[in-house]
Amino acid sequence: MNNSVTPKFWGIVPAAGAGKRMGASIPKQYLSIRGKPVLAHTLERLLAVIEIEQLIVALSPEDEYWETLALTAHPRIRRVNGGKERADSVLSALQYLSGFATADDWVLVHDAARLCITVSDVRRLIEQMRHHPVGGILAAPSSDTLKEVSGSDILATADRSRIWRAQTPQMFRLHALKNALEQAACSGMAVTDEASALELQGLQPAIVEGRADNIKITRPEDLALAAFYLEQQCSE
Ligand SMILES: Nc1ccn([C@@H]2O[C@H](COP(=O)(O)OP(=O)(O)OP(=O)(O)O)[C@@H](O)[C@H]2O)c(=O)n1
Ligand SMILES: C[C@](O)(CO)[C@H](O)COP(=O)(O)O
Repeated sequence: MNNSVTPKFWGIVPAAGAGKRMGASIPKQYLSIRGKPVLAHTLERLLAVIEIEQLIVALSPEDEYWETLALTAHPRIRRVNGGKERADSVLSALQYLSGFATADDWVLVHDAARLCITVSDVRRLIEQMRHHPVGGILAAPSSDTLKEVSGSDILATADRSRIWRAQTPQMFRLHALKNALEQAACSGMAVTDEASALELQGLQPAIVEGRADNIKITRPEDLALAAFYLEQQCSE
């Protein structure tokens, strides 16, 4: 008898941030770009990845905008309360998933604020990582020369072939990721992405090159850039 179970793929979308750097009157994930809220763009793109069973969206307990989205009752979307930091929101979604998913299932964590993610990039990440012992992330190489500085003084020029910009999705096994984030929280280590938590365990996540247009909207100037990329992608 074969007892092995084929791992499933789940999505987690941290969307509980306040968007302080954006400085808008509403959280940035609800700002409208090309006639639709940022979060709606992101969820539609992830829903188009048929390998993903369900999307768990982590929202602020004070969220007043979620119910205005057209997708709230979608059968592949569930919501949970997020936490104070991004890592707390991801952990909350992982705790929910642990109630029914398998420890070895894969989880793809994707920022609500990265609305230009393409289905082909998510699929490539899945295909390249599904047999990897740790998992990995989409990342983009730097197109600039990178300086290490102290105040306004340049200390060194970094070897940019060794420095990549972390994107999302970040894809790891459910149990390993939950364990890594819980341990990072216990030891008071602030982690800004999932890979960092795995790295703290001495593990080596992989990178898969992602498209440069998978930007995270963070500051006001990113809104026009995201609108431009969405338009470009429509004509691809
Ligand atoms: N407590 C938090 C903080 C952030 N996020 C989510 O994590 C993603 C990436 O975070 P970031 O760009 O830093 O978003 P904000 O925290 O909203 O931005 P800021 O730091 O400017 O307030 C976003 O989709 C954001 O909604 C979250 O789910 N829970
Ligand atoms: C996960 C992430 O998007 C990778 O680039 C990022 O680290 C999240 O937020 P940040 O606080 O703006 O770094």
